[in-house]
Amino acid sequence: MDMERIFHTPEGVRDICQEECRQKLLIQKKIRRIFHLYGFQDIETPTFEFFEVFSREVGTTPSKELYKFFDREGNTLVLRPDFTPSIARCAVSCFPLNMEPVRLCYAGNTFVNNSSFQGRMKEATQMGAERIGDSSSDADAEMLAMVVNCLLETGLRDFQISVGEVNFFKALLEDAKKDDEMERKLRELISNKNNFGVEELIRGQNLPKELENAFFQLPYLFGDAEILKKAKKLTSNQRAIRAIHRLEEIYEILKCYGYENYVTFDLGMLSKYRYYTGIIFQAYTYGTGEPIVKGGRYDNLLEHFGKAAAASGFGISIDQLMLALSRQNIPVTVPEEEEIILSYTIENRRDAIVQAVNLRREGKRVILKKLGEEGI
Ligand SMILES: N[C@@H](Cc1c[nH]c[nH+]1)C(=O)O
Repeated sequence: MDMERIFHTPEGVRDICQEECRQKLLIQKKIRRIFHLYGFQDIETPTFEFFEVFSREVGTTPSKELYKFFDREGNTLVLRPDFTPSIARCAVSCFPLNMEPVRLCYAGNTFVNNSSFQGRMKEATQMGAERIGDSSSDADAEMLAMVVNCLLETGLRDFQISVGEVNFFKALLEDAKKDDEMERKLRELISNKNNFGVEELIRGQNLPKELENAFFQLPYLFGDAEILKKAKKLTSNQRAIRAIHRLEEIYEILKCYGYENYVTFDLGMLSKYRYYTGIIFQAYTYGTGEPIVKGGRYDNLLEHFGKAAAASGFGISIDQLMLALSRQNIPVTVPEEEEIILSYTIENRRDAIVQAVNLRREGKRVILKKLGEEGI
């Protein structure tokens, strides 16, 4: 046995204690309150599920990054890498989904077996909200407004949500009539912001001039709302234009919330999750290179679990958010709770315990201390 191991946690997981733990819980409490203010109800799903819930067709984390294990019956189980498929599965089995939209929110940990050299944690805390049965742009806009509201509530001020629409890229691809391999390559190049690579790949494809140019421009199509006008001029593809209109509409609705300045657009934004079918977004701030929020619309995912329903949602990475707050010196002030220390000896033990019981009943925090036994 390697005794050294008893003192450590494995790579990619860690302890959270003392002030950090109190602050983390306070942040979660604030966010949960905002979720509730928008009418979302809490839901809990299991930490592990059948492998099928996260299989390739679902379009979530790749299989090699899943923590897999077996139960006694020989089923393959997986520690959830992503809440969204679990919530989709649960929504289908627990809610009627044919009436009013269902608004669900959750908090918990996700587990991704990524390679450790990236320095990323393998266990991460997420709080998220999923809105099921609503395909409107009003729903998209309200989800974005909620993100802004949640982040402001934690004390963060300097952040941006970058919003894309997967149909823009998909429409161009459709026009190009290229195979999955080309899509895979392009996605990789665009995600890595390898603009020369994109140009090189596209040049070899003999595409019509308009389409070729649209692909060339794709990695540069990010910025404020002006970028949408520019994007619209690049293509005559109706699906691509509808995607832009959708973003314009969302932007108009966000103005009603007064939150439009927190939003920018990025039509080259792609996600490694393939379940997205409409807007996708990521929120960024100083102090962490990773997004603090990720989300989007996934109208085909629920069908995979047995009932078709439109849906959109997001997850806030609590760990990244905490890191950003701390690096930006934004105080997370946990209210001090008064603590009453009651010392006793064998002689007055009964009185002390009765007093502690009564004080706790009144909601006071009491530390009982037997004198002469402080040390271990
Ligand atoms: N589950 C996604 C975020 C999301 C929630 N709903 C839709 N998207 C993620 O972890 O990136």
